[in-house]
Amino acid sequence: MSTPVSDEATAPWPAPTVNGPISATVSLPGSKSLTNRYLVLAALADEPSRLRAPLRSRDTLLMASAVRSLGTVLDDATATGAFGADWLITPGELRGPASIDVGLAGTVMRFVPPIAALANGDIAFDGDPHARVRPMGPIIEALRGLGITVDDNGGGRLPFTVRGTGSVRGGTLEIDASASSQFVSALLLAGARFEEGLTLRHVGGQVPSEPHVTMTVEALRDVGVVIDDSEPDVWRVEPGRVGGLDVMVEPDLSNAAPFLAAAVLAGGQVTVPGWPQYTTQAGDHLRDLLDQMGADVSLDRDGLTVRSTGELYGLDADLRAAGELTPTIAALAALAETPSHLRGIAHLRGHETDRLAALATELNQLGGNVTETEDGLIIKPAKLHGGVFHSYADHRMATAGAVIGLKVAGVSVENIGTTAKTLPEFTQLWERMLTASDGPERR
Ligand SMILES: O=C(O)C1=C[C@@H](OP(=O)(O)O)[C@@H](O)[C@H](O)C1
Ligand SMILES: C=C(OP(=O)(O)O)C(=O)O
Repeated sequence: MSTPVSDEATAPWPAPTVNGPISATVSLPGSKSLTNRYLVLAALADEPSRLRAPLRSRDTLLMASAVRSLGTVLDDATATGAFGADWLITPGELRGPASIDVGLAGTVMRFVPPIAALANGDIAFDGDPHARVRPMGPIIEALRGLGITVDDNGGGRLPFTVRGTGSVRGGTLEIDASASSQFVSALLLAGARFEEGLTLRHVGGQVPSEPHVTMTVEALRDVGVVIDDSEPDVWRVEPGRVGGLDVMVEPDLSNAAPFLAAAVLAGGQVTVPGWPQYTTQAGDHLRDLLDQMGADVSLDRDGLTVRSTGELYGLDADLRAAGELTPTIAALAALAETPSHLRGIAHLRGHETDRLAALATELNQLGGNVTETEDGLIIKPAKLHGGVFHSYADHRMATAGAVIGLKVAGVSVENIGTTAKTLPEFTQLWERMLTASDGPERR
């Protein structure tokens, strides 16, 4: 695999180890996936929206900039709440020309081009070096199928320019979304604004991250869009108005993964308040996964609490639906007493980095016994030692390194700052969780 992307300006972050049980409550900021869907819908709406407790991180600030450059007004300085100011969003006529920096955000690079097709003018897209290798072809081809010109120099990837004409006819499209659920979400989010709406049919291997598609469908229904998802792999979006939103963003449950893993490794317990009783977030799969690995998991009015039972088992799990949890689960599996097989996650090769290769490389460099398969990882128990854990500019690789560092002395994480993609406060929350451990165990 390619050389890790390193942040030479910053020394690797010495990951703190933990020697005794912890007992902490960790309040997490809003969900990236929900914040960015709400921003897109607010830009497509015909009335203002209010987002309460939105996530402010690199991915969501890039989305905010993207919709602003297409004509949306976003006021960041109104009414304060527990997680800072609300976002008041007033949609405007979608317009170009504009240049959009997608960073390394899958949601920005996939969700914004269909909106750009509705704008009048040329909209140029580019992003981080690694963004240029993430799969984009199905979105570019879908826009062409809708009659929109996209200049990509034949590459099927970033950078490219969408030549918006101010309207999209819509109709029926077939796409292969086996590499990312975001291709489906992207087209559905804009579909009601197409003159004929959109009938989207997926053809190809299974669509990954199914909860994220459900999240898109439910968010669309929340703003009054009529969408039929009754037939597997087919979605029909009726043309029509997109209403405004006034919504509290749920905490980011995928970002809870390393903190809950810390409870399992350290002994003791971690509570994440505000964990919804019902959610479309893939992070909710943590409840089942951590239970399978031997933790005691309970959801009540205080939130989700994960308690260590002193055992940590490996697991055989299909993670296709919740692939973004893989780095944390793999880190736990590398420290478990029995082997693990993580399956159904070939699409992780198109994430922030090739996560299967990156996890195998980094865990093995610390003495692990990890083998890549075509669609996953086999992780066998091994005694790990210290060293530098490279992040490959991937926020979830960085937090996986922090998880390993809890139990393995001498681990440092290269480019911990990359956690800013979805959780700029990661190191502060992590250190606070570990110092809270001195207190008495909460019952
Ligand atoms: O729509 C979304 O918000 C997301 C969908 C998933 O993408 P893939 O289907 O590409 O895995 C997920 O992994 C990503 O973190 C967020
Ligand atoms: C895959 C992820 O992000 P993105 O939205 O950039 O695809 C992720 O956050 O794990």
